[in-house]
Amino acid sequence: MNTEEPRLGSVPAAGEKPSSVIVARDVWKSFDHGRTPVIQGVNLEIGRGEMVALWGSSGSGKSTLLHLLSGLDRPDRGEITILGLDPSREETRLRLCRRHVGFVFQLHNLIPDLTMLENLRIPCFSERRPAREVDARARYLAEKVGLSHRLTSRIQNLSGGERQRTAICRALMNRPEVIFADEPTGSLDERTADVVFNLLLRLVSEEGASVILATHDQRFTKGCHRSLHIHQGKALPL
Ligand SMILES: Nc1ncnc2c1ncn2[C@@H]1O[C@H](COP(=O)(O)OP(=O)(O)OP(=O)(O)O)[C@@H](O)[C@H]1O
Repeated sequence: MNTEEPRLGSVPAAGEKPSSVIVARDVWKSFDHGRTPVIQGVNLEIGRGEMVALWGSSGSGKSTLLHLLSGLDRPDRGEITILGLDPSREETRLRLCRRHVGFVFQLHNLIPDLTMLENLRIPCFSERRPAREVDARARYLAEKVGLSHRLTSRIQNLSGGERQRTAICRALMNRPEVIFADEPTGSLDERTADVVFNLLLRLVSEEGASVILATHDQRFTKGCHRSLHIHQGKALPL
């Protein structure tokens, strides 16, 4: 049974949605007071519903760029907009993170002592959504990833692949427009990684969200609409 609720409010609050969900203009980032230049003049646009891989070797700056594009970190220079909004403003960033942006990390960042269902409820706390609606969404997503039977299991009792599938569900709980995934299958064996990766793409595509995926594994760039090679501080078409 489809227990889906209608999509949450759109961004910007008034007027049309921008056609690009992410825009980066001449973005620069270095660490150690400029001694470690990592991102050097990146320009890119990610369209609505587009799946884009950031591919590059270890240390090339994939995570750094992902953090900048998601508003988790700020560039030294340049402009980034998410859904037409400026994430450098704290209030905007929080609003984006709460409702419009979802994250899937390599180490899933779930709370091991809580059940799958309890973990899925967490992103919805600040939204004050009715508990029944939140649980319906959790059940819907759990079913989509084949984990309905695991909703009341503690995370610590789930396998690596089940945990990562739970992390995907959690990222989608608030029906975000954009998902940022940082090596989401990095901790899994090859076969499980394939299953989880395909599930991520299928589910996100069904939801109509965009995905920006950081990966060092070129196998996973093939499932995306487009790939950018992160190399020497630039993001160039692969
Ligand atoms: N907070 C930080 N302080 C100092 N240096 C950093 C910081 N974050 C990242 N770096 C450096 O920036 C470079 C890029 O790191 P980043 O994590 O973005 O690479 P990556 O492509 O995601 O690598 P991996 O595939 O190994 O995760 C590395 O040389 C890293 O050491």
